[in-house]
Amino acid sequence: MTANREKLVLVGNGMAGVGTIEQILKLGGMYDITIFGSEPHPNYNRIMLSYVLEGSKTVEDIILNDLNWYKDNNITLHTGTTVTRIDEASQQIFTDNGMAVPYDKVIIATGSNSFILPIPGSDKDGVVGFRDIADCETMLAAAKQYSKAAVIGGGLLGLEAAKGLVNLGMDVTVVHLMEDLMERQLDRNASSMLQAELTRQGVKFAMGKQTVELMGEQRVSGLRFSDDTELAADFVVMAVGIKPNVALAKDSGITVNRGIVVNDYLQTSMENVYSVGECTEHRGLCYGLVAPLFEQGMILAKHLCGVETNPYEGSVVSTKLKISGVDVFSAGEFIDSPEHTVISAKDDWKRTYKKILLKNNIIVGAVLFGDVTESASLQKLVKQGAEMTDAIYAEVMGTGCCGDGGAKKSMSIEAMADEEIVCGCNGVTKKAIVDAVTENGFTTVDEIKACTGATRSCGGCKPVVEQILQFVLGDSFQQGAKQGICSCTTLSRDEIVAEITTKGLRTTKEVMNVLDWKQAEGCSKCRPAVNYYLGMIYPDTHEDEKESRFVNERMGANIQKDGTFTVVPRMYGGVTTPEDLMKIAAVSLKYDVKVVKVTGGQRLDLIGVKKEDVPKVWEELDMPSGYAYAKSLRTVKTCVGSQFCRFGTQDSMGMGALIERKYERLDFPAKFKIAVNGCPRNCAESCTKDIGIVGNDGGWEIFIGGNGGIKPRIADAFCKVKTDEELLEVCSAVMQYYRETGNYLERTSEWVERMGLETIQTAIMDNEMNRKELAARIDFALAQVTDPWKKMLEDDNTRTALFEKTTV
Ligand SMILES: Cc1cc2nc3c(=O)[nH]c(=O)nc-3n(C[C@H](O)[C@H](O)[C@H](O)COP(=O)(O)OP(=O)(O)OC[C@H]3O[C@@H](n4cnc5c(N)ncnc54)[C@H](O)[C@@H]3O)c2cc1C
Ligand SMILES: NC(=O)c1ccc[n+]([C@@H]2O[C@H](COP(=O)([O-])OP(=O)(O)OC[C@H]3O[C@@H](n4cnc5c(N)ncnc54)[C@H](O)[C@@H]3O)[C@@H](O)[C@H]2O)c1
Ligand code: SF4
Ligand code: FES
Repeated sequence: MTANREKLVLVGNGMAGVGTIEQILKLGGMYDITIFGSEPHPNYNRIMLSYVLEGSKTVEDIILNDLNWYKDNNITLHTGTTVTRIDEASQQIFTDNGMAVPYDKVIIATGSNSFILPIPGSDKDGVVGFRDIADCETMLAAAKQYSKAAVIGGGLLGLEAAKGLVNLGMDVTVVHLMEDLMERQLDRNASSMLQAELTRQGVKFAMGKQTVELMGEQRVSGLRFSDDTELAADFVVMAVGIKPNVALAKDSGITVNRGIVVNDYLQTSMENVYSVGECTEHRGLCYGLVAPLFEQGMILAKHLCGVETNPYEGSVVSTKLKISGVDVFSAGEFIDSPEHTVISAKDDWKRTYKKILLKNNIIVGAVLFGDVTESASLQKLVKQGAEMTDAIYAEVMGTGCCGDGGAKKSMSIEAMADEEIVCGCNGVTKKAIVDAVTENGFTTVDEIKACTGATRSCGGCKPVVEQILQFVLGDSFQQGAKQGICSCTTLSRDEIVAEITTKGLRTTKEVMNVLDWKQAEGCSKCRPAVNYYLGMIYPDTHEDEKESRFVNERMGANIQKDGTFTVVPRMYGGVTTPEDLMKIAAVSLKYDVKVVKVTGGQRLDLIGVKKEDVPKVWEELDMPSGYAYAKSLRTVKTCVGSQFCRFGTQDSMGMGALIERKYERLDFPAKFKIAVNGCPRNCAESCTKDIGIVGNDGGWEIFIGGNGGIKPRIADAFCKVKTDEELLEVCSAVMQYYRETGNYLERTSEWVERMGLETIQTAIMDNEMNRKELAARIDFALAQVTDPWKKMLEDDNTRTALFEKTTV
């Protein structure tokens, strides 16, 4: 503690409170700061819990300030400690574990609690809210053990929770009181488009249903509705809104209404005690989104640091749903009435919808579905209460302006106050971004993201961050700064593919030569990539350039750290025979294989084969290569399925083997894994595969873009099909579309994120002709592939050159 400094106590270690402290530190506030938080964690980004649930982030990833941050800023932190009372007379706070801490100033930022419906059974096991890391962990664990979830509430939280649980493999029904989803943010058109999209993604809905009871013994087993119908569920998430956490204020005698009542400088009824965040009620309103909380925090920080500030006059809120492939945006007013002038455009083919509401020609609200590129502009215009003009109309309705849209955007950035928050999720102001650019010489959004945090959560602010970059850098700003596939070229993947096709280029040398490569021979990054693109474009004539391949692909086996190799024979669908096992055993003994390992993909790895023995091992095994080294189909993992399993409704082993035989050996941009399951119990773990297939309702459900590696991603529900033929056609089309549009080395998990699930669905599911053409193209490419080991064993020269002479 530093003598003479005032003692500032923050109660609540969440985003609003710590955001305020960060501002105080930036303003050089001279306080001894102590923070209390009931949760056992340092300050984290609550909004990213939706990503933790869906599996794209870990708890570690969402920590905003780790323990070192508190130390570095001389802040005393008490986690797992709840403040129970503020005593005005003695100017002390008291905690649940018996501490008494003196204060000069207190900030209450206790946030909200999940609202749990007061109905019989809501205290049963298996009923949770979705508010904090503990809830998220409960949900992740439940998804492993239970299969049928109900999410009560079709608001932002409920829908994000439902999609997360679907991604985790649960059968999820959203139970909503009203007839329209997100009725507090969307009008009927946008709502119904949203419901249709989420249905496509695997979420089920029970609309207009009021839950009156949660049934079951100790654990919940189902819901009963007011119309006497029932829904079975062994896990229930309540997402029916939040309740400001006013317990501490109330018990301390501070005026509370729905929230803790404050004036325009965030002062409560008790002297020296302030309140920010969701627990706060300002001019009769409590907010449930982060942007207003940061705005409040900024004003309170200035007030506490003696810096002149405008009063807080309330916030205009905007929302964006954080579900990949579902773009929805809403700001300000959204339901039209006779007093509004309505501008709207609905496109049922592209599945987009745009509505802007004017009152006396002032823009007072907007709703977007499908295409949210104008969300940042509209958010700003609603906030500013801007008047609609021809130029703004052309800009936001995309009707082709006079060509000076960029200039207009610059003007609106210039007009923006320095302290205006650009990134609501992370409380980043325009000034912070401008400073990051001018002080550090940054030129890309990614650099700004790393430095300031802007764009790192929902991504809704990216267009404004780009506009600020453009505004500061002027002519030197290059939108989406053009980057080549490596330092040898400035051409992107798409440009190279287009040039190869239009100019009829046939070899990597020719590509590099004609397209002015900086290094004539290319590098280890571009050579294999160009070789792949050529093979993809000319499957029948391209001569694979072995020298452009990575070492494992050249050798047809995986090199290990001791210089020996791993050999993986193909076992279609993970099924083998006693005869093959005997062969594997005999070869392993003969060639002194160090370890025989069962892989995660249900294959046998023969680890530790000497280089010179590799061809002999293949020869004696006389089994096809499992391609464990290649950028192609690795394994098709299967469950037992209907041949033997009593739950199985589909023959997963048969289908898995068929798929593996059909698609083996073909080159892909990156390795490719598939799983086939006989029923939704999903024993072969479809959710982490490039294509996951699940037998369901007498047909098949297809998931794409899953990954279990360094950057895990749960696969997205892609479509349902009825027959085996349809299944193969869709799989063919997805694989070929990925082959044709994927960047070399880009896994489908990244490809789906980059392309957007909806784009892929539209290209394949909504366009039958395209789907059939893609399937025909992959069949043509498959007809060209041969077994490289057979070839190698018959070719003495290559065999000697690779396994007897060269060093790798
Ligand atoms: C899953 C999820 C997704 C969300 N997504 C978005 C989004 O995309 N965009 C958006 O704008 N908003 C989103 N929100 C809302 C946003 O997270 C909240 O508005 C914001 O976190 C509120 O911040 P806060 O600091 O006021 O409260 P909180 O984050 O709730 O922090 C309050 C903290 O105080 C602690 N506390 C309470 N009482 C005491 C006490 N007496 N003593 C000590 N500690 C105490 C609590 O344990 C808690 O840790 C989301 C919320 C959730 C749950
Ligand atoms: N992307 C985002 O911005 C985001 C994401 C998650 C959470 N949040 C915030 O977290 C908070 C909590 O979210 P929320 O969705 O729970 O709150 P909410 O108040 O926005 O939505 C609750 C929904 O539950 C419905 N509902 C109420 N009672 C019901 C009942 N008995 N049965 C069925 N449905 C019922 C309501 O009609 C409403 O649509 C909100 O402040 C929200 O803004 C924001
Ligand atoms: S996924 Fe279904 S069919 Fe396959 S093994 Fe598991 S329970 Fe049986
Ligand atoms: S507004 Fe969500 S990341 Fe910036």
